[in-house]
Amino acid sequence: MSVLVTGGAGYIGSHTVKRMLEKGISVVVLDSLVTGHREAIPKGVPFYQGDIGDEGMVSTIFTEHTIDAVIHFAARSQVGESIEDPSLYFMENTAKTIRFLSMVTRHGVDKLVFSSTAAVYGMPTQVPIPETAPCQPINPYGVSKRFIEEMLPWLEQAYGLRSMTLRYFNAVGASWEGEIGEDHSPETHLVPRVLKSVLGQSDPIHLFGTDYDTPDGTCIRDYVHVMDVAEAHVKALEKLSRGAESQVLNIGTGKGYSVREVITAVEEVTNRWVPVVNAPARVGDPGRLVAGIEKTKQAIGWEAQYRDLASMIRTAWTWHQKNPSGYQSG
Ligand SMILES: NC(=O)c1ccc[n+]([C@@H]2O[C@H](COP(=O)([O-])OP(=O)(O)OC[C@H]3O[C@@H](n4cnc5c(N)ncnc54)[C@H](O)[C@@H]3O)[C@@H](O)[C@H]2O)c1
Ligand SMILES: O=c1ccn([C@@H]2O[C@H](COP(=O)(O)OP(=O)(O)O[C@H]3O[C@H](CO)[C@H](O)[C@H](O)[C@H]3O)[C@@H](O)[C@H]2O)c(=O)[nH]1
Repeated sequence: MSVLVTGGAGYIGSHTVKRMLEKGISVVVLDSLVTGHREAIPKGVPFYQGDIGDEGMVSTIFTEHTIDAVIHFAARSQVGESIEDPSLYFMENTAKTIRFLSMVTRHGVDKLVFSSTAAVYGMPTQVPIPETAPCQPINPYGVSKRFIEEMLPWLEQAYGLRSMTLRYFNAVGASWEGEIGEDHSPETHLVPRVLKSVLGQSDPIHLFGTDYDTPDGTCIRDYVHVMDVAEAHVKALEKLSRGAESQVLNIGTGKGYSVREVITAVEEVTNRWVPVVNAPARVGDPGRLVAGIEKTKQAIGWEAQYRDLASMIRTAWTWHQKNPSGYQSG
């Protein structure tokens, strides 16, 4: 099987490429490198630096390779940025994906794994959140992904494109060997930010919100290891290849940790103190996001192997220590 991976040079994409190569799956990567890194993809993997909206580039790929399936990671994914510049998100995540998927179906591909997000749920009324929960995104990023989710059943009906939509919760960690990891600039995600502050590379951590209705007053999230997220893609692809029907699935551990618990876990793992400043809650940050995971287990036989927060953080710590300036370190 040969799979076109868009956004394969990004954080989750590169870990998924690694896992696919380990499983003997052929991969072709398309990435503009707007937030990704060429170094995250092993030499020898066909790599096209270009935009998912570039019809010429996509046609070239389909001419030069036989593509059986597509995994579509390429997107912008910062909630705050999406509020400041919604047009960027509707263009990059929605408009370009519409154009890209029209090329995919034109070339006869019938299997897609699509990167969605827990942000499609908005403020959940039920936690853990089942996939059947109402989708009422509260930021343009969530809306930009939800639109594609709603489009996919129509593409299946008209063009036979079966899909697995994976709604990831909070991906964390790095590959066990520490050769690839998370490197965003600016970094907005909690775990890498805390690790960077431990390394003295950033200011004290701002703890966004301390009076949520949670046991310690800080937000609870479902942190899932990036290699587990990668494995979910392999399992989803295998199911589609065996003729499985389309699904929308949560990708999380089913267990939540608060921001304070994350900070304590980082202190344990690094054996260093984390400087913290209490700050107002971020606009539109839900108090609790934890995945309901039963459907995913049944549909693709996946559940997270990493369940303990400190073990997940340890892998990220290995990466950050080896690569204090990210991919530029090497
Ligand atoms: N990181 C998380 O916790 C998380 C949670 C939920 C959903 N997601 C989704 O998972 C996917 C991957 O996220 P990530 O954290 O790896 O982000 P990332 O920014 O590290 O990776 C995105 C990749 O897509 C590429 N890209 C962006 N726009 C492109 C375009 N128009 N054409 C070609 N390439 C383009 C970037 O260069 C980058 O390599 C995204 O779709 C994101 O919305 C991530
Ligand atoms: O410096 C920081 C950074 C984050 N946080 C808190 O830490 C938690 C996690 O924040 P992240 O920014 O790491 O992640 P989010 O939960 O905001 O966002 C993630 O989950 C979303 C789904 O809800 C989207 O999919 C998004 O792409 C993905 O990064 C939140 O409670 C946030 O308020 C802080 O207190 N200080």
